Order: sequence, then structure tokens, then C-alpha cells
Amino acid sequence: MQDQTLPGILLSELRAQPPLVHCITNFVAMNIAANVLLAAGASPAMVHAEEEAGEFAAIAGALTINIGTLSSSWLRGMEAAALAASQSGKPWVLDPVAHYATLFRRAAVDRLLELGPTVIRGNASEIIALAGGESRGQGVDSRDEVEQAEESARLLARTHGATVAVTGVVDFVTDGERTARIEGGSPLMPQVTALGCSLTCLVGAFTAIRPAAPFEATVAALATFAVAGEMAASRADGPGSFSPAFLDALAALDAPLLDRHARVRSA
Ligand SMILES: Nc1ncnc2c1ncn2[C@@H]1O[C@H](COP(=O)(O)OP(=O)(O)O)[C@@H](O)[C@H]1O
Ligand SMILES: Cc1ncsc1CCOP(=O)(O)O
Ligand SMILES: [Mg+2]
Repeated sequence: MQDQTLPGILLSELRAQPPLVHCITNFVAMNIAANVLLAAGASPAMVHAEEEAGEFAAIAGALTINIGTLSSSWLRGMEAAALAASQSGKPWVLDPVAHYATLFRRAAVDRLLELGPTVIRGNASEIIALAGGESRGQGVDSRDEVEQAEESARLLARTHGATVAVTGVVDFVTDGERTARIEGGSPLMPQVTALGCSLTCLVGAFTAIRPAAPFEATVAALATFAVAGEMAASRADGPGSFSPAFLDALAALDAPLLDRHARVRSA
């Protein structure tokens, strides 16, 4: 029998003790991200009002913040939640959706970065721009390759003391020193909206399981997504049928399946 690997161990622990994950995500992602977390075995709560986001962050196992459909009031809720998470020692994950597109988004992300995210997860164009590089991103979609974002990811990780995940054909994760590449998934994934946002929420769920090991937790979340994506693609005819097949594959995934199919290369 094959030895259990960390992704499998973390998935088992998540299923045994479902973490409460506080997600401040966008209008597009709310439904699919909540379903992704439920299928994986976590307990999602989409709570963004500025009146309660700080209070809620303090009781959740982890927080995720995504600026996809931002407003001033939501930003105040995000800042209160990030502050509460930091003060209560909870991990939090930042998804800087299309932050390069407008001044408002750029300023919002600058403020959120000052609050010390535990993990930053974005596509290649977002990570390149976040490190000050020239990105070719178009709205929420990446037009750059993961390989082009690797140095930016390392720089960001070192500057902010965070784990940084760049997703795409082959995902890349770094904490500034260690790196990992995760293969798998499907070209159908970027054709379904808000799957990246959902992955950010799943990273939150895994960091709640291992708050002291965000690099390992992030790799486990990405490996889980990659294996479920590959399984779903083998059954789907296109993006429409991929979506439900992905939720089914995620729910059917267990530690032995994950250990057998995950393709993680560490360096
Ligand atoms: N061409 C691809 N082949 C395989 N997996 C992909 C591909 N493009 C994206 N993914 C996967 O889709 C998920 C979302 O990533 P991505 O599309 O980069 O995020 P975003 O939706 O934020 O732009 C990740 O799990 C990533 O590995
Ligand atoms: C289409 C869209 N518009 C604003 S947020 C959003 C969803 C983006 O989702 P993802 O980053 O996962 O592709
Ligand atoms: Mg995205």
C-alpha cells in the first residue's frame, strides 16, 4: 500500500472536522464557491457586511477575501475582517482579482496587503502585476503563463512574508524559499467562471486545518482541485457539464484517490 502523503492527510482531517470558512467573495462566485467547499467537506459562510465581517472573522477557522465585485462598503468589511483574523491568529487568503484594472482596486489591494495575508492566490497576470511587473491580463482573465510569474511570486512571498500561489496550466506555490509545482486540472477550468475564486476559498479551508503550515496547506488545496478537475474533465462534454461533474468529483475524492493521482513536484 502507498504511504499517505500530506494532501491526503489534510483532506482526511478536513473531512473529520469540517472547518468554518469565512468567505468574502464576489457576486459571481458566491454560489459555486460555497458548493465547492461543501463538496470538499468544509463549512462555508459568505459574510461581507461591514457591520459584522470583523465579528465573524474572529469565530471562523480561516478567512478568504476576494475583490472581484468590490464596493467601498465591502472594502470596509474586508479590512475589518482581515484585521480581526490577524488579531485572533487566524489565517487569511487574498485573491486580488483584476487588481491591475482600476485605481480603486489597486488602492484596495495595497491596503489589504498591509494587513498581512497568510496566502495570496491569483492567476499569472495578477501575480506579475502585484509584484510591479507588466502583466497582459484582460479584466479577470490571465493572458500570461505561470512560468512568467514565478519570480514575481517569490518576490511577493519574501516582501509580504506570505505563501503565494500562481495558478494556470501547472500551478506554482512558494513561500519565498520552498517551491512546488502542481500538475493536473483541465483546460475546461478557465472556461467556467469563478473556479479560481472557489479555489481561493478551498485554500482557506486547508489553512484552517494547518494554520501553522500555510505552504503545505496551499499545496494540498491545489492538488485536491487539480485531481478533481482531471476526474471531472474525463466525464464532461464542455464547460456546462464540467461544472456539476467537478462538484461530484470533489465530493467523491478521498485520501487514497488524492494520494494516487496528485502530481506535486517540490523543490
Ligand atoms: N489550462 C489549464 N489546464 C489545467 N488546469 C487549469 C488550466 N487553467 C487553469 N487551470 C486550473 O483552474 C483553476 C483556476 O485557476 P485560474 O484559471 O488560473 O484562476 P482564475 O480563475 O482566478 O483566473 C486552478 O486549479 C488551475 O490549476
Ligand atoms: C467574471 C467576474 N467578474 C467579476 S469577478 C468575476 C469572477 C472571476 O472568477 P475567476 O477569477 O475565478 O475566473
Ligand atoms: Mg481569479
